[in-house]
Amino acid sequence: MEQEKQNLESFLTWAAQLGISDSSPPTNQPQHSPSSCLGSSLCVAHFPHSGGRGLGAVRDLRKGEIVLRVPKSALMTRESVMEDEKLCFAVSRHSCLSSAQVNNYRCIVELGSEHLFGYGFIIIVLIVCLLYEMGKGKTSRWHPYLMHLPQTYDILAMFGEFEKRALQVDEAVWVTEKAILKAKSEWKEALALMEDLMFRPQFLTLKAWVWAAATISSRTLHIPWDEAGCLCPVGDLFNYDAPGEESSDIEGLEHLPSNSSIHDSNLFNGGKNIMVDAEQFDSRSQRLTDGGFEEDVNAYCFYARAHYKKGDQVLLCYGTYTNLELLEHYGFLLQENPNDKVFIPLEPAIYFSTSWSMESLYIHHNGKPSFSLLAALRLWATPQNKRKSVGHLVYSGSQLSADNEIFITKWLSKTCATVLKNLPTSIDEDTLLLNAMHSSQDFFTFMEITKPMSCREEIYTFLDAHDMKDAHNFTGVILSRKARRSMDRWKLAVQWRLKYKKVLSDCISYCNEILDSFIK
Ligand SMILES: C[S@@+](CC[C@H](N)C(=O)[O-])C[C@H]1O[C@@H](n2cnc3c(N)ncnc32)[C@H](O)[C@@H]1O
Repeated sequence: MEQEKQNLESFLTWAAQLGISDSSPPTNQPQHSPSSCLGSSLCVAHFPHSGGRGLGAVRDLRKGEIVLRVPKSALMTRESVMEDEKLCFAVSRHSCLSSAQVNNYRCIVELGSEHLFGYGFIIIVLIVCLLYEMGKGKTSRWHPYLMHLPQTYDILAMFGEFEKRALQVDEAVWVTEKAILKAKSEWKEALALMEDLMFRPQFLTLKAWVWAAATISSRTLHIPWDEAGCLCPVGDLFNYDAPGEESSDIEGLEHLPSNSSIHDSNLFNGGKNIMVDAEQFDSRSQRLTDGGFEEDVNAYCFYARAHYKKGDQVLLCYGTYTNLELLEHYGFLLQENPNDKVFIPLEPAIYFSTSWSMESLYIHHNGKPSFSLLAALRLWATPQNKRKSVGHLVYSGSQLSADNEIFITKWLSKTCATVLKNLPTSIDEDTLLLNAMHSSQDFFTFMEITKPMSCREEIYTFLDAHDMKDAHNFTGVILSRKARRSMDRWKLAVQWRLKYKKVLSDCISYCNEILDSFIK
């Protein structure tokens, strides 16, 4: 504990020496032997229910005031790491190879997306840069920072077979499989480069790769000169806050055609795994920001996104994410996520009845169908020959007739009920299981509490996955590190599926209210 405190102190001193500062207004004069980069506005603190280690306010902070400044020279980017000649030379040799592969690939499938391909490669390079610096140990310029990176992550790519199955919902299982495959294929792609760089064996493993990829996924910030983003010492200690109602409510913006900028900017942020700042509305790009790199001061600047009282956790919005996306890129989810979405199976005829994109046809976190989903259903339930004449009503969000509304509401309710029925466990069972996970101090208690529960099969699969099935008496069983991590991820999976089910259940209640209103 004492050692940890000392490490943190030396990290904050190192950061101060690099010019990182939370003082406001910032002093242009470098301080003589500053002992910490924090203390004027922020401090490192522990917030067990919202992200663990994070940044707290040491005084009342006003919304919009600058709370942290990280000079460009302190950022860890591809550019700054590749000042190392050996690395730079090796990467340039391998990037030639990579672009040859891109060209071949494009000839075959006419992908026409050099940009995307290039993007994959630059992320791979940033991951290699991180592992390269890790391999340098104490001689790395960022050593004090690297020592403070988390040792493990819970992003989907780290889920094992058991935890993946525990998500239960096909969409989530598929996203997890994709994330695992992506990590494996990127690792294979990078192996030749890493071998060329003579990485020590422990940095060549898939485990090391997934750790580094998770670090990049969950901690990089957007910078204008490199799409791979940057690692930002101290700036990456802000935990996440979802964008508020004013920015997350895209109901009104859904009227935009599916190729409009709001969809692009959301996809852009989420798809690229970059912690993107949010809040101040940039009306031109419809993007939201509460911090960013500022050319005039040559530094990453962070602003308070709300008024904070002394002791409050100071949060940052990384972008707009559903719970599945948060799990995929950051390894956590929010109990109350205004941006969560649930997709239900829709007949192809529903997609074809409108020009709304598939991504816009979903159920909101509160159980209400999205504007586009309602509109698509209304049109789909209209005879083909009448659709053209009612198009303007549908696109303005109007109901078409009582019969049409009753039909689609019943359809929606039935579809949600069918999805819920086909899932292996119910809301009640998941709630009991989660409560047992939360309240058990040890594994024996967990096994005792869950004895009468119907989720025993799942518990036995967990035991099987960790070779514990024969341990009939769990007194004194201490879970291995691996089993404990698996349990943490299992908990995340159960939390996710429970949220998913609750949204469906809320949608059924919403439908019932609508149907009742027609009867009255
Ligand atoms: C940029 S880091 C923030 C600092 C991090 N807590 C640390 O100790 O280094 C992002 C990670 O913090 C955690 N995190 C951030 N916001 C969170 C939240 N609201 N709830 C739970 N975990 C959160 C997740 O593990 C995420 O991957």
